Amino acid sequence: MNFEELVEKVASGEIKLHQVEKYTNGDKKLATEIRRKALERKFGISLENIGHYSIDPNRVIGKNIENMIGVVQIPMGVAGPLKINGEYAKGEFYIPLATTEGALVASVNRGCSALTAAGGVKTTLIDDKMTRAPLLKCPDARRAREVAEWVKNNIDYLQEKAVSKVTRHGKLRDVKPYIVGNNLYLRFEFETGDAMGMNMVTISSEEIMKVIEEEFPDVKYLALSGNLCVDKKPNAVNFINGRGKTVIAEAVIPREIVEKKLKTTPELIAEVNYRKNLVGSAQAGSYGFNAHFGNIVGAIFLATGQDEAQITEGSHGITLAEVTPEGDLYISITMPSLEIGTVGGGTRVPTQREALSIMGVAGGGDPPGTNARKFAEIIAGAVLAGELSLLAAIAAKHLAKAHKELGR
Ligand SMILES: CC(C)(COP(=O)([O-])OP(=O)([O-])OC[C@H]1O[C@@H](n2cnc3c(N)ncnc32)[C@H](O)[C@@H]1OP(=O)([O-])[O-])[C@@H](O)C(=O)NCCC(=O)NCCSC(=O)C[C@@](C)(O)CC(=O)[O-]
Ligand SMILES: NC(=O)C1=CN([C@@H]2O[C@H](COP(=O)(O)OP(=O)(O)OC[C@H]3O[C@@H](n4cnc5c(N)ncnc54)[C@H](OP(=O)(O)O)[C@@H]3O)[C@@H](O)[C@H]2O)C=CC1
Repeated sequence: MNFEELVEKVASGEIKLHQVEKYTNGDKKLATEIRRKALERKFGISLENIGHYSIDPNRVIGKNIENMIGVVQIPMGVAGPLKINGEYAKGEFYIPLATTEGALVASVNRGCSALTAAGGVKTTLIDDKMTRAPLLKCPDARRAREVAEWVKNNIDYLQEKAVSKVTRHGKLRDVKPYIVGNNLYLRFEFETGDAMGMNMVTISSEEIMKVIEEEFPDVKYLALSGNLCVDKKPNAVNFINGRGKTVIAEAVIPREIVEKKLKTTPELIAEVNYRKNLVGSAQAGSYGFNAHFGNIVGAIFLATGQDEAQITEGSHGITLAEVTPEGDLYISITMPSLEIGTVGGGTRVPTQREALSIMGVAGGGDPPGTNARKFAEIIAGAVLAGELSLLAAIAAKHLAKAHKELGR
């Protein structure tokens, strides 16, 4: 069948979208073009821009995307330099941000400028794990408790019998069981090196379930995710116990810098933070006791090939601001669940990998895990910059003006 005939058959539905590769001898680039042309024909539209790209469909179809028709282009800016005095990230960094919200990059840039002038951001990694919580149906709660006890006492055995079959980098380190009636949720915690880890821990958890089913024939493994993991949904468990990287960024900004670069005072920033981010968020029942973590996390996730649905948990966290006895501004952000990686998933797409390379974090670290931790510290620093600048703009009543000038 020639190109035109294939386009016609896909447009009419005679050939399904996901079957096109069968007719192109596995040529995924050609299949991508046929699907796009078929949509153009069916709807009488032009998809010219979706069809402009440099990444090779043969490298991403089957690993990152199905039914590919092209790409979406999001403008990417860069903020920095930002000086970070971290445990893994040390030095000055430029942060790639993919967004269509005017004023966002300018704002993060201003935060970077103020923080760097103040001597930089101190970042601290509190925890690092990926979780998966399969669900087991037990005869009753007492049996559920027995199974949970057995699992807690057999972590090393499960690592050897199940996890080591799946991955070299994944390591089962603990389990937190939750029992509701006769349901047992085993929230497994894994180390995942530089990978965000969801494939790794999901495939490992299935292997663990096989071992448990063998050990406890009266217990029924019902769901690989019992929703206590928690993946891609707002929730309290990640906020309290952490998931991915739990990281804190903090800085002290001298009063002159607050006044000159941010056009306000430490007192006003602290007051706005208290009344807006803490009291306002409490009244709203929000998990985001912050101004806009989601803006910075979202823009970095899109630029660097992170799983965009995990922006949900990445937007959780707390911003604190107070005036020091010297009259300067102390500001911090605490991010309980930043689920990120520098290998695997979307990080291997060439544009996203280039964005990671701007920060020196593309690929695996030496030793494994150090690159992802460095990346987490850089994200935390950028989030602090964004919080600082937006709080200052709101305190100075510059928010509307900024978005009038840069956002429309
Ligand atoms: C727009 C600014 C930065 C102006 O701020 P400014 O202080 O008037 O700007 P400036 O010209 O005096 O320059 C100060 C610094 O800002 C940066 N800067 C300044 N302009 C640019 C530019 N064009 N491109 C890049 N960087 C820029 C730059 O770093 C510069 O310092 P330097 O490096 O020169 O020493 C400020 O008003 C601001 O940050 N406003 C806040 C905007 C913002 O944060 N928007 C985020 C989105 S709001 C939202 O989505 C969430 C929300 C609000 O709904 C959440 C909630 O409910 O709170
Ligand atoms: N399956 C699911 O339920 C879900 C999947 N996802 C998706 O999962 C993907 C991410 O899964 P993830 O497990 O992170 O990625 P991958 O499935 O790509 O696993 C990472 C791979 O990188 C290898 N690797 C090489 N160097 C390193 C290193 N330094 N550190 C860690 N691993 C290394 C690992 O080897 P080795 O195996 O030998 O350790 C492994 O093969 C994303 O596409 C995401 O969207 C998201 C949510 C849920």
